[in-house]
Amino acid sequence: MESCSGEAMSHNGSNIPHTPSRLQLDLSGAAIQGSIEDRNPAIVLPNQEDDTYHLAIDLGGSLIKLVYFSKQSDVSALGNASPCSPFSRSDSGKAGILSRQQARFPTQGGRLHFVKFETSKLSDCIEFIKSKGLNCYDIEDIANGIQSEEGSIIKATGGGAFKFADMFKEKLGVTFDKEDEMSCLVAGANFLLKAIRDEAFTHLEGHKQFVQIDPNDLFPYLLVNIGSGVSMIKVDGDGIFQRVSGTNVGGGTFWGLGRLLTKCRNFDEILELSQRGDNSSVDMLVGDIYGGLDYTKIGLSASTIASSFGKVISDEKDLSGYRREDIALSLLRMISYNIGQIAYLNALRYGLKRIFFGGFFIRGHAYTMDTMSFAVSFWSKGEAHAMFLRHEGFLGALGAFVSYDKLGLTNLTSHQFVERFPMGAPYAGGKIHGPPIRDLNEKISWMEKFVQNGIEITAPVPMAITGTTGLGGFERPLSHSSSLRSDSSAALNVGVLHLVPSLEPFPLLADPKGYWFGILSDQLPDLVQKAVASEGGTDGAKRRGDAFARAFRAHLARLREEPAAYGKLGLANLLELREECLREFHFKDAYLAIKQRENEASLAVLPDLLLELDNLDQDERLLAIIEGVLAGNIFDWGSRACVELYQSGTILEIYRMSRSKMQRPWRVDDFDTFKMSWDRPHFRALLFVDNSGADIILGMLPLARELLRRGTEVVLVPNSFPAINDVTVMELLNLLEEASKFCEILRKAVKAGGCLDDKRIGEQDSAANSSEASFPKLLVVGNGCGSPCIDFRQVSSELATIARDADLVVLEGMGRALHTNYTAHFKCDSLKLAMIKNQRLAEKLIGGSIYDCVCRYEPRTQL
Ligand SMILES: Nc1ncnc2c1ncn2[C@@H]1O[C@H](COP(=O)(O)OP(=O)(O)OP(=O)(O)O)[C@@H](O)[C@H]1O
Ligand SMILES: CC(C)(CO)[C@@H](O)C(=O)NCCC(=O)O
Ligand SMILES: [Mn+2]
Repeated sequence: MESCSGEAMSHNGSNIPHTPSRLQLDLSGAAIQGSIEDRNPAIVLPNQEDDTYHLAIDLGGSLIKLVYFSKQSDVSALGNASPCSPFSRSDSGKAGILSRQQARFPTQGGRLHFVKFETSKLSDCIEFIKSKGLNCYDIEDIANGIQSEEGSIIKATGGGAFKFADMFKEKLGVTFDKEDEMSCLVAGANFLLKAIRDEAFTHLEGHKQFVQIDPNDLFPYLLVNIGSGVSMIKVDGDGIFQRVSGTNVGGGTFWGLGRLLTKCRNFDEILELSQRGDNSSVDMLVGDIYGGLDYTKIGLSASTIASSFGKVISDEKDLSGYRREDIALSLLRMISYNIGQIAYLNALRYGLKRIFFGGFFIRGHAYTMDTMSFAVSFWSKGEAHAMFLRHEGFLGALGAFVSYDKLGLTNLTSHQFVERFPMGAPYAGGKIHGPPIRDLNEKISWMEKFVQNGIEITAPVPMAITGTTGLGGFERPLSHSSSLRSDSSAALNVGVLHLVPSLEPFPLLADPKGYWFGILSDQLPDLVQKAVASEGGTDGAKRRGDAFARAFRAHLARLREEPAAYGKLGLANLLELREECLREFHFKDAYLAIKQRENEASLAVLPDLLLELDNLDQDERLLAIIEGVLAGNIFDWGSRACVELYQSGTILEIYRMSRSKMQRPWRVDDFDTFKMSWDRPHFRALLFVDNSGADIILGMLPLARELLRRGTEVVLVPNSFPAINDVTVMELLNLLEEASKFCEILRKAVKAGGCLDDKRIGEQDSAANSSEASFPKLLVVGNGCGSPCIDFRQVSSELATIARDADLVVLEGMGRALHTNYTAHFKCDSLKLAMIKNQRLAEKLIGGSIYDCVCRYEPRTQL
């Protein structure tokens, strides 16, 4: 096999031991399937064992919940738009067949999907499982191209694991491996609270706030699962719990009684109805009993509900005499308040301060959560806290899922999960599947339909009511607000969890907080145009471009309405969301052509630039190099002003103009301090590079070369995946190959680093030249991201490993050094270099103006 990725190669080149992981792939006996000439031939891993943990199911009294795992990235990214059978080579996730791209990562990653069905529509659920092939996974058979006749063994919990066992055996050939419902609820909650960022939140008076849970300080807590019925579980640790109470007045009661009384046909309809309700026409208030007065002696105001539905007894009316809206609201309040109160009593009974509410009764509904929070807070006098979970209804299914022993999921931590919100999420992310239109599989190919028919996505309305829902549910919610989210957007609240075991926190980050949140600039039309062109401008590409634009706009609209809809989203995540969205619509690299053009132009002048630099004395040279980095950083397709500038001249003209304006002092200018530190050469420098073209070639490569010349080992850290015009690992390796042809320092260093085949870097110098053995290495290590910013909470494990011995970090460019990380401190020396190409940011961050430069040096933070 030809040498593979930059990551893998640099990793070998520097002999870094690989971070141990429980999710190792067995690569022995790996073989390419199909033609070796294929661009991405599939690789069969015959010795990869136990791929059997991909589906777990919770069959409740009202709803069936599925959690399933897929390993193949582009298939699930499409929400399985691929019409082919799950066993074809292109959908290799379940077969242990990996594309070369994936085989690079020595650990297994994949995605967790969440889907639910009404238990009364069991047949839809069965069809779904069948259509995805989730019932057949026998590894041997699949490797041999046979779909297993014998079904698999699937983890199942909930009452239906007993009730429907025979039916699943008969219809799908699967056998249930039953897991206890309560222990699954607990395992699911513990998993979410430990591994998923921004999972838990409080909801008081319409205000949602995420709660940072310290995984080491999680227990004890009370888990209240509100399904059809309600279970209350005291949780003291992993697997240590006791069901201390329960109530049969639960979600089933609300929905059952609600249906009878309001004639609503689906659950969300009754929630929506309640938004317009006024409970005082149904409920008997203290004021009704006390002639409009408060009962102050026991602390009850006249508007407090004395008796739910109590007013009905004194009216002569029958059901038709009441507004359905009022009944819906009164009922919702009655059930929610009651559960909140019982939960509080049990928390009190065991001295528990934290109560987590789960189960699909909650449905992320603001009024429900406010009412329960109020009950807890009112009765405990603020001592106990009600918290809710984003994956509310999936606790049991997740618990069953993590109970697959081989999975080792329980040991994962939050930085190993990246939550994405693909546009397929409305189908994959928790939406109820109604009766199939024609066949269910077609319905699930949501993406295809979306692309072909251009189905409109309406911007969803937020569910959280801004302001207040009144005294914790004693009063009616603001009636003017039609603020129940549409089902599809509610589903967007639960994304697809990408499991990336190879992600770790960047070890040099001294303060992991302090992230700067920003708004995505609207460059959509231009981006779409480029993306379409990058795919040949065909009709298909145009349709996809259109669909992408609509999809991304829907995401933005959702976030504008409720910035915390997807958990706390930093700018890095937001920009990555855009790139992910592009990839989801199969735009591999929208800026490829632009990047290639700029690379060629810049490579052509690199020899002259290096000569010019070499003729300067050492002091002048360092300044010229830093100037070059700042000047090169003007090439940024993420900046509107720069894109306009590009219309006015060639790349080199702009670069020269930019250089000539490099008047010191720069707006932030620590150059002199940096220069002083230059006396003592660093051992290893990490250079987080930004854009392709002049930026990397005329800016960062000369800096790398200067460091190498002084004996410093240099690790160039580009993106692992494309983002705007940022340079990627593969591109950078190609650039180094070219640059090595005329620069001896780079060639020797590249050779010492072993990132490129010797053949690729020319053989003017024979390998016998022994001085190269001790030459400082130049390595390329992907950062694990595909965003123009960098979120140091999650970088590739290769980077994390190599970073441990680094003593200099250089962050280059607006995204990495300013938008994110401007205030981040490091355990080693750090240099942040950027040209500001945005007036607003310039004013806000450094009190300057557009095209100002930042050279911020900070010696290591002493901890
Ligand atoms: N689309 C829906 N259809 C039916 N019920 C819904 C829907 N959305 C939310 N619910 C509410 O969620 C409840 C079911 O929640 P959940 O799925 O957590 O429980 P379950 O597992 O089915 O029940 P149990 O655990 O008691 O067996 C319903 O009783 C209803 O109140
Ligand atoms: C029976 C279960 C556990 C099924 O999920 C649930 O519906 C429940 O907890 N019901 C409440 C039963 C009670 O404790 O009164
Ligand atoms: Mn349940």
